[in-house]
Amino acid sequence: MALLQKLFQKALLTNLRAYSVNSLQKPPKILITGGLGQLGVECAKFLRQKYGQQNVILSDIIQPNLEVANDGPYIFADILDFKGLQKIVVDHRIEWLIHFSALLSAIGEQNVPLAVRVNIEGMHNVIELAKQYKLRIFVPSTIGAFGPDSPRNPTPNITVQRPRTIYGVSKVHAELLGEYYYHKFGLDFRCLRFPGVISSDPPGGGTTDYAIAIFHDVLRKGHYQCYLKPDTRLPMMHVRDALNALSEFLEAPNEILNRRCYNVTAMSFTPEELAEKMIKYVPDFKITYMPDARQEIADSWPQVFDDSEARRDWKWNPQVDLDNLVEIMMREVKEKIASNGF
Ligand SMILES: NC(=O)c1ccc[n+]([C@@H]2O[C@H](COP(=O)([O-])OP(=O)(O)OC[C@H]3O[C@@H](n4cnc5c(N)ncnc54)[C@H](O)[C@@H]3O)[C@@H](O)[C@H]2O)c1
Ligand SMILES: C[C@@H](O)[C@H](N)C(=O)O
Repeated sequence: MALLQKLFQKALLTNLRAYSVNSLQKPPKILITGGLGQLGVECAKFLRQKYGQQNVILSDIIQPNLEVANDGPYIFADILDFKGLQKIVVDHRIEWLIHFSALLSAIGEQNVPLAVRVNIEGMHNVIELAKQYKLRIFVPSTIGAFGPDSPRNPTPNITVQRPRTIYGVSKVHAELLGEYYYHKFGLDFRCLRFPGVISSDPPGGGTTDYAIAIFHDVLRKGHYQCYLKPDTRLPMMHVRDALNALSEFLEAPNEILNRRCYNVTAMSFTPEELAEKMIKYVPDFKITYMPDARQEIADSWPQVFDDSEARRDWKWNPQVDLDNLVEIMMREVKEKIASNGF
C-alpha cells in the first residue's frame, strides 16, 4: 500500500513537473529586491540563464558595480516605499517577486530599529504588493528563525520557534504572515529556511559569515581568527545548492506542496572541521579562536537541520558536500583575489 502510494506520488510529481515546465514556456517576469547582497547577484545570473536576461530585474537601494550593471536590468527599489514598488510592478509587468532585502543576524543586533523597518515593515509592503498584483512571492527564512527552546539536533520543520535576535523574530513574523496570506487570500507565498549560505561573494553581516571569511583570510594572510568556538556546529549550504533549491521550489506546482515554509540544508560542520579540510590546500595556515557576541547567537541556533519534508515533497536533493565546497571555494576565492583583491 505504501509502495503504491509512493509510485502514485512519483507519477503525480512527474506529470505536474512536465505541466509546470510547459506552463513556463512564457517565462515569468521576476523582480529581486535587496539584489546587491550576497545572494541576489548570483541569483539573478542563475535565473537569467533559465528565464532570459530581460525577464529578471535586479533591484536594491545601492549602486551596482559595472559588472552587475552590464549583466542585465537593474533598477532602484526601496522596499520601504510602497508606491515606488507598485510602479515597478506595473511598469515591468512583474509576476514573481523574490524578496531578499534584510538586515542579517549580527548586523541586525547592532541596529534594531533599522532591522525592524527593513525586515518587518519591508515585509508588510511586499506581501501587500504581492496580494494586490497576484504575484508569486518567495521570501527566504533561516536557521535563525529558531532559538534556544527549539530542538537543535536535528531541528524539524515544525517545532518551537522562539528566536532571540531581531533577525529571527522578523523571519518568524514573515513566515507566519506569508502562511496567513496564503490561507486567507490564496496568495502564492513560498519560503525556504536556508542555513548559512557559502559563496565567494562578500556576506552581509551574519553569524555564519566565518565560513566565507576564513577562505579569504587564509588565502591572503595564511591566518584566520575565528569569532566562534572551534566546536560550534551549524548547518550550511553552497550557494549553487541554495539557488537550485530556490528555483526548484519556485517552479514546484502548488499541488505537491504540503507547506509554504520548508527547511533546506546540505551539511553541518564546525570551524575546526572546516579548517581540517582546508589544510589539504594550505598546509601551513593557522586558525585562532576569539569568540564574540555572535557565539551566543550561534549557540541558540540549530546544529543539524532536518529537511526531510522538502526531500519528500518536492524531491530536494543537495549536490555540494563539504569536500566539494572547500574545493570550489578555494578555486573561486583565489580567482576573486587575483582579479579584484576582495
Ligand atoms: N546569506 C545567508 O547565509 C542567508 C541564509 C539564510 C537566509 N538568508 C536570507 O536571504 C536574503 C538575502 O541574504 P543576503 O545574504 O544576500 O543578504 P545581504 O545582507 O547580503 O543583502 C541584503 C540586501 O538588502 C538591501 N537592502 C537593505 N535595505 C533595503 C531597502 N530599504 N530596500 C531594498 N533593499 C534593501 C541591502 O542593500 C543588501 O544589498 C535575506 O533575506 C536573508 O535573510 C540569507
Ligand atoms: C544563517 C543566515 O540567516 C545568515 N547567514 C546569518 O548568519 O545571519
